[in-house]
Amino acid sequence: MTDETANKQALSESGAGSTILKEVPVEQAVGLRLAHDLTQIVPGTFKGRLFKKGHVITEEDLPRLLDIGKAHIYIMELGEGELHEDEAALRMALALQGEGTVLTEPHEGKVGLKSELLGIARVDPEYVAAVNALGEVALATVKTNVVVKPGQQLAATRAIPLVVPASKVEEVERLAREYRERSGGSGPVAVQPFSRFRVGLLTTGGEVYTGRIVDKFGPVVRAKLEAFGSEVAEQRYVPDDKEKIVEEIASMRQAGYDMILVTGGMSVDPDDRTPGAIKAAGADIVSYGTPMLPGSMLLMGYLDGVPIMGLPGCVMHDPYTSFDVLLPRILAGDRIVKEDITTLGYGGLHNC
Ligand SMILES: Nc1nc2c(c(=O)[nH]1)N[C@H]1C(S)=C(S)[C@@H](COP(=O)(O)OP(=O)(O)OC[C@H]3O[C@@H](n4cnc5c(N)ncnc54)[C@H](O)[C@@H]3O)O[C@H]1N2
Ligand code: MOO
Repeated sequence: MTDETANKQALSESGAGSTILKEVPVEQAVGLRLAHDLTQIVPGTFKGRLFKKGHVITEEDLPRLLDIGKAHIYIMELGEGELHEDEAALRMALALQGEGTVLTEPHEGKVGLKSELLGIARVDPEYVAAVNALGEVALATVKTNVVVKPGQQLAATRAIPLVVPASKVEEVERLAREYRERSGGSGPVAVQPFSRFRVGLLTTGGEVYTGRIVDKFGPVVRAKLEAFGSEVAEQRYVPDDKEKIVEEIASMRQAGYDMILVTGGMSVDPDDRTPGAIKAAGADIVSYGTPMLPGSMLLMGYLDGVPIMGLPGCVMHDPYTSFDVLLPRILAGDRIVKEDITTLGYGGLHNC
């Protein structure tokens, strides 16, 4: 066993790199500084950092190092134009960090971005792909437009080898600058808060109107809106009568609500009057029908710019439907267009 060897695998693939890693047997390492974090994994019990990069090894550390299989450790002399994994991960995270996020401490060559607030993740998929095409550096994110809570992780940067060329990190920074120029300043990974909407809820169905059955839509829609900080300002009930539904929609429009939701009567029965009534009320229909199950009978439209939706029966009982995809986007200020609907089909089958 050699005392001193440069381990090329641990170093950058692409750079001619002059970083030197000295491999030192642990028995001779007392008083030396670790070149990287050391991880311990005890399946089912613990995975985490046992020693931090820069830790000065003491006599007492030796049995613990041997316990995690470290007979040798690396001591590093960083070369020109090369970055240690932690610094690379931190610089990338700082470059791409957008509003509504906070960074975690560099840890084992990784930096996380967490949400500071309840909101919608805004991630540019093209930026993520461009970073990952560089090689040796990695960026993993949640999908754009998903709802994130305070403290929830939405992205992580990582250096793959222990040392990466500074030029790759500079490219990540350049791409982020370009993104910011295009998009008015915010970084490619951000969280946007929801606006507070006051919503008018119109519940159709003779069986509910006459009191034959108890309304189950109201509580569900109320809970979904309140989870995002919005509210049902008023709920009204109408029978399956197209003229009456049209009248109530017009009256709710007059009342100035930020959104109008009409429940029930969305499918193919003779008493299903809702889609026709929303159209007759003068709404521009973005789509009646979505390629997502459950939620395929949903209608999305705009009445004088105010979002109006027809909600099918499944919204009452299925926890995740096309309504749960579109609602957070609307509350974050997005105007839903046809393409937002047609792209729901891929990955859009959810236990229905
Ligand atoms: N032949 C077809 N049948 C159905 C289709 C289809 O494409 N072809 N689509 C199915 C899908 S998907 C759904 S979702 C439902 C859509 O239902 P609707 O929105 O038309 O709902 P209704 O017919 O008005 O009611 C269905 C069911 O739910 C009860 N309901 C309605 N509103 C309330 C309320 N506020 N509180 C409690 N219960 C309510 C209603 O009494 C019915 O029992 O259509 C499928 N069928
Ligand atoms: O609108 Mo229906 O979900 O597909 O149950």
